[in-house]
Amino acid sequence: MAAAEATSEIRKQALLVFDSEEEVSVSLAKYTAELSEKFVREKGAFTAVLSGGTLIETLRKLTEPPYLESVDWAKWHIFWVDERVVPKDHKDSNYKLAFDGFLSKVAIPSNQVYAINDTLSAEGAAEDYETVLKHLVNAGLLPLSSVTGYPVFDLMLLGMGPDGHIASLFPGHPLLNEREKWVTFIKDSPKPPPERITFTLPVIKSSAYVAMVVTGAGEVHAVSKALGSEKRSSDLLPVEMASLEDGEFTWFTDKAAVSMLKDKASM
Ligand SMILES: O=C(O)[C@H](O)[C@@H](O)[C@H](O)[C@H](O)COP(=O)(O)O
Repeated sequence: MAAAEATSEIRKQALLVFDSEEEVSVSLAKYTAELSEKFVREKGAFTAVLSGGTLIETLRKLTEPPYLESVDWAKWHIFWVDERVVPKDHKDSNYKLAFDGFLSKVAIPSNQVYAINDTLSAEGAAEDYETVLKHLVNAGLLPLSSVTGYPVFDLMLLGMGPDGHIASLFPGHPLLNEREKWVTFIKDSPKPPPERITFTLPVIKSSAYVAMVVTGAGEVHAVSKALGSEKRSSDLLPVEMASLEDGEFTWFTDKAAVSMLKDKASM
């Protein structure tokens, strides 16, 4: 992708900056609940994709009143943008993280929570997850994008690492070039544990909505590279490669996360 193209694509994104992580949590809950209401009204279901990391903690306001009662949890379908290849009760499992901090507190039917098959190898689990997605396309739950041909999820709730990685797509890694598969695997993740499965970039780019949730000072360099107005280098961070084909991408940040960003007005 040419640098100029990346600059114009990135400008389609919205940047929200809140005073604190607490305010991000409040706003993210409202945003997610409103999208749930919209999609349930329009098509009777809501497909939400989770990452691991601090995102789950920031989702906590969704599990409190008024959302605990007002959200139509029975219509939710939960997916993971990436998962570590470990048993579901392992401390490194993104499923366990989401279950303990979010899913155990809301009434989403368990057959609508699509965890990976933790009895399989990384290759097997990625293939199995893609097969599950294909069944859901055939069942009419997941539409295919008329623009890209990949499945369209209603909302991806994503975090970003200090190196600008999203999902398990790391800077400079060949997985960033995957165009055939919807779900793939990595066995040499620079962030432990090494074995993971992950949605591919084209699937992330086909989302209807992405909330990129970044709080605290840990990711300031990646935030300022992704959102700053300096001339973009050709080696884009994974987060910079994830601009949407036909959807709405919103950054939910706090002041600490954008503290190195000089001209926030350029967004
Ligand atoms: O499995 C994982 O490692 C996570 O899904 C990962 O992709 C996470 O979203 C980012 O690393 C951000 O993590 P933090 O929010 O903890 O910085």
